[in-house]
Amino acid sequence: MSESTQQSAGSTGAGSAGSADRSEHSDNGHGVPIDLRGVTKRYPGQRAAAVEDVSMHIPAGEIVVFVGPSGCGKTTTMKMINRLIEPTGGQILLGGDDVSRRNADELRRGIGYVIQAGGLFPHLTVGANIGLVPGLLRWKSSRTAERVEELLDMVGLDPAQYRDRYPRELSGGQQQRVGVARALAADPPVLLMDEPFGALDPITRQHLQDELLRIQEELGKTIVFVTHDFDEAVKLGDRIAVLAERSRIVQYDTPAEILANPADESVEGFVGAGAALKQLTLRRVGGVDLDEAVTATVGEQANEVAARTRTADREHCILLDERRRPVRWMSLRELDREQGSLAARRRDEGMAVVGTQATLNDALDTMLTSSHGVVVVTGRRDTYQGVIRVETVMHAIQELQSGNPGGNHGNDGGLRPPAANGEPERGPDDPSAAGAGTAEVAP
Ligand SMILES: Nc1ncnc2c1ncn2[C@@H]1O[C@H](COP(=O)(O)OP(=O)(O)OP(=O)(O)O)[C@@H](O)[C@H]1O
Repeated sequence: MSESTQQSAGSTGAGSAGSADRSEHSDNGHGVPIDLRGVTKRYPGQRAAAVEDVSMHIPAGEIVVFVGPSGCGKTTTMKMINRLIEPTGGQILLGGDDVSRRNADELRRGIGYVIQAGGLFPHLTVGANIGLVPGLLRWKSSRTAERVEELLDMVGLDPAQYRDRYPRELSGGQQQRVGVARALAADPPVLLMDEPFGALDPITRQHLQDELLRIQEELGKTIVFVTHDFDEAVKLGDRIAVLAERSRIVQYDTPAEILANPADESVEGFVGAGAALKQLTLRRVGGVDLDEAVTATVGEQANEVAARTRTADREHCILLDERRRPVRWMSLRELDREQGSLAARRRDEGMAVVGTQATLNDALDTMLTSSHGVVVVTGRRDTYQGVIRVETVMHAIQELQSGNPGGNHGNDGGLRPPAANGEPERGPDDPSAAGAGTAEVAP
């Protein structure tokens, strides 16, 4: 099989009916639309269909999340897209092409597939796992090696450190990152993700969700994502399909619309009692006005930084490394003790940090689990962007409760006047509020 064959997977351009948008972009790995037309699956020996007469358009470049009760047919519906399960009726088009007319192996090599726990081959190294599909596509080994590096970087794992490890030598979150890298290896236009983060702890899960959104911003794949977790659906989905028995579509809409106008009681059940609070999940950290904190860079004169911190009427500053990545909070007391220039220090692994893709809900969770009323916000390549204080989140909650969600604006009212409302770094939101000395304690 040639590389060009793979590149055309799911993409063969000019498709017929219903394939209008973006199918022509698939050569560069951008998403293609997926259309389900009256799709049915009846397992042998089962009286009821597992999936019955499902029709749905999944736009190119969007994340569509399937949620619904256990056994309703989410996985079956997803697996019919890459023909891991063959439909017994109906038609599935990928970029306008009927998948049933494609060679199934070739089709699957053009569709990234991520499952719970990564699904990595235990006897292959990380590099070999990621290079698997490029290998099958007969890429030159130098090109595959470059791609492995690039992808490890993209999912936040240092290639030199991780390439030659075996899956068992990785944490669950790292394995899942490798699973995502492997799915992206041949730059497929479509990714299918079946509860990929289901087995991870909440913090790791949040980080991987953020990574996925960041990667998606760059790559614009068409992603079908199955989850049991409605918050995850709201966070990740451009659209959510709420499914019932036999994959009947109860509602298929944007998260905001589903939260605001659930179609029926079953959707209300999914949305749950805290619908207003869940709207915090709709607001991204990158979409609110971040607060400022005093920052210092390794190598700066400690006394200058201390003076700057006092001028700003703060008690702490954030130490950044030479690439502007946050290292740790430093108190005035620590700054005063430091002689000369600020030395490089070990990163405080316990520091509360979220990415710009995180939601206000994530920021609140991070504050609650770290007991700090302020979280540091990082952007691309983990560089410092600003901070979010508990007041910002509280204000957003008040807005939601008063029925005025305010979108991505109006969230700084009463919060940002510099220190006018009482030195936000010294209150309960102080990162070292438990005692002035705690910032000095290694994690
Ligand atoms: N190989 C199979 N043979 C017979 N029935 C099956 C098979 N696989 C799934 N089913 C049935 O089809 C229905 C849909 O299963 P499916 O795994 O698609 O649901 P799901 O919504 O993904 O469930 P969950 O959320 O629990 O993973 C279920 O009733 C299941 O028991």
